[in-house]
Amino acid sequence: MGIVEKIKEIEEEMARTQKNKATEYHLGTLKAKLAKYRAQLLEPAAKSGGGGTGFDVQKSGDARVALIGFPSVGKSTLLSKCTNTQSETAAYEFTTLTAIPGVIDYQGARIQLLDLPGIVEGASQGRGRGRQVVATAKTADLILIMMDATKSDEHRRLLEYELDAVGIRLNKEKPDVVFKRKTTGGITLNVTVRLTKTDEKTIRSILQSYKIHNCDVMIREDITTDEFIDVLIGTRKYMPCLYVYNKIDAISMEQLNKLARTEHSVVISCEMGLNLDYLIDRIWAELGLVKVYTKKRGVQPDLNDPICLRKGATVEGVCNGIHRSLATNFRYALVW
Ligand SMILES: Nc1nc2c(ncn2[C@@H]2O[C@H](COP(=O)(O)OP(=O)(O)OP(=O)(O)O)[C@@H](O)[C@H]2O)c(=O)[nH]1
Ligand SMILES: [K+]
Ligand SMILES: [Mg+2]
Repeated sequence: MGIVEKIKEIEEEMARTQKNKATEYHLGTLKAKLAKYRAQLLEPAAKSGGGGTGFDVQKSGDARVALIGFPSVGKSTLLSKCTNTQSETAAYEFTTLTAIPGVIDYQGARIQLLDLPGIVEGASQGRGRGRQVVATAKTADLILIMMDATKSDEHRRLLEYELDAVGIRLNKEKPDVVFKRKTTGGITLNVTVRLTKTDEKTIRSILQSYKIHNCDVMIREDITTDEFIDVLIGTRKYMPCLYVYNKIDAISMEQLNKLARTEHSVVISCEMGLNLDYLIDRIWAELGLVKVYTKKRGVQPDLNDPICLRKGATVEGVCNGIHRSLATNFRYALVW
């Protein structure tokens, strides 16, 4: 039996199993198994073929934003409208077959926008170019999940599932859990809060199924079993995401109102050029970049030429942004 079939079997068993106190332990073990198989599936050398590497596009600019969505939702139209790059657009599905980078110029900052092929259900298991698409998404600083506002919102759940399957956690913080492997001493489990969604027995059984017999675990948050497995696997990526609903020119005001009010969402029409500036403002805000200007003594700074850094950046980071030898010879900075 191949990995994909094994995964399917476990998922079916999980669906059959009622969720209650008595089955919590059993479900926990199934989840641990599932996570292991999924990890295998993503190994570049996985026998099922495909490989876990993304498209080979050079990162450039101050941040990378990836466009993920079903075919023909308007990803390429957005790229062509917001950047100087033209990506082929058409009414038929799978027009785009590779990654096409463009640059959004935002008040001197350069944001790389990546147009990607459309993905379909089963993408994470290698359908279409899905695996390559989601692997590329992992290299971004922000994900835009693009939706066709005229189509079912069910697509959103399917896309979330595909990203989740490759270890991308959207709009979530890393769980507050410290996990340290040791060579001896057994398992020390410290829980500083009351666990309502999992329990110590389940946690221990998961450690056992991963053959971890010596470690320190400190849990400081009311986590779920899944979140604990995420910590163990350690390769999870916690990424910000905006849900972009396109083609609002073709829906009613009532529908528009509803979509615009959902969390992390932006409504646009690429074709009519509606709300695109607002989308770029939101992208900027989600990326949490800060602009730093350098200035010579007695001269005004050049406000068209910022150095862009992540929020929380240090003076050392600024130095490294200018030249790699600057920090070593650095003496002091005046910061406004
Ligand atoms: N009504 C309407 N149609 C749009 C809008 N934006 C794009 N379209 C149309 O949607 C179709 C698909 O657009 P594309 O940009 O090729 O979509 P895509 O997501 O890149 O598609 P694939 O590359 O095939 O995955 C085209 O016929 C566009 O003209 C919009 O805002 N409103
Ligand atoms: K298309
Ligand atoms: Mg396209």
